[in-house]
Amino acid sequence: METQKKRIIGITGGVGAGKSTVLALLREKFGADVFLADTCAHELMEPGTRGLEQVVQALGGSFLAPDGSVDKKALAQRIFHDKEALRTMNAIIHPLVWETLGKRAEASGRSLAVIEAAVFDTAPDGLFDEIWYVYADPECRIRRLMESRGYSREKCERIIESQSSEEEYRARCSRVIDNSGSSLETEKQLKEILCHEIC
Ligand SMILES: CC(C)(COP(=O)(O)OP(=O)(O)OC[C@H]1O[C@@H](n2cnc3c(N)ncnc32)[C@H](O)[C@@H]1O)[C@@H](O)C(=O)NCCC(=O)NCCS
Ligand SMILES: Nc1ncnc2c1ncn2[C@@H]1O[C@H](COP(=O)(O)OP(=O)(O)OP(=O)(O)O)[C@@H](O)[C@H]1O
Repeated sequence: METQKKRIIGITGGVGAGKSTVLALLREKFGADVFLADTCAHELMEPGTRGLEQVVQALGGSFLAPDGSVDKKALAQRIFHDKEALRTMNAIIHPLVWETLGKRAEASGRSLAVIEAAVFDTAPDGLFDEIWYVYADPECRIRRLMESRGYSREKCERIIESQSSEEEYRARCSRVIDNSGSSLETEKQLKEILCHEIC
């Protein structure tokens, strides 16, 4: 029996665009093995790691909790208000994230491995077969985030402002998944791609 070629797909998009929703569909309906860059970045910034030591050397320790772990709220406050700090942290942590997740995806026993990340600028060429951009129009994202996570409009706008622009995402990605409609409509797009376009 012919074994299916392994595909590694990157998934990205702005805050609240629906990346987690798309990942859940890929896992549940299409059998994908899913890896999260943010979770991996947290592992690489646990107390005592070289990653955290380097980030603290570069940015200071204002976002550390008394026990030495990262206080996520304080880190978000820092990096989403200061683009230079965000770039510095990304430049330290992201290469380690790609190395770690690249190995995990290659080792996956599934034919479809999906890596979700906020940014792919630092990703090495050749790691991904394709990178997909999950899109939903900004007002739809803000409404969903306010309703589901209790974010304020100001918080949504500040995070959106700190992230890549629509044009940058589209330029980096080979496909767009439009998640402005129902999740069923999103699932249909995934099915079309996975069952008819790149099978
Ligand atoms: C900043 C943190 C504490 C915010 O956590 P919080 O739970 O409040 O929000 P959440 O994780 O949902 O992030 C909000 C939005 O910001 C995006 N985001 C997170 N980190 C980054 C980053 N380094 N660069 C750009 N966007 C980012 C997320 O994708 C999401 O769209 C957390 O995201 C974090 O620890 N980020 C640093 C690690 C990292 O680089 N992760 C992304 C790997 S690609
Ligand atoms: N097609 C959809 N229809 C209705 N609600 C949706 C749809 N897609 C996502 N949502 C809701 O919008 C919110 C944001 O979606 P989701 O968490 O998937 O975004 P995300 O891109 O993963 O966010 P983040 O960037 O913060 O990680 C969630 O509450 C989710 O349930």
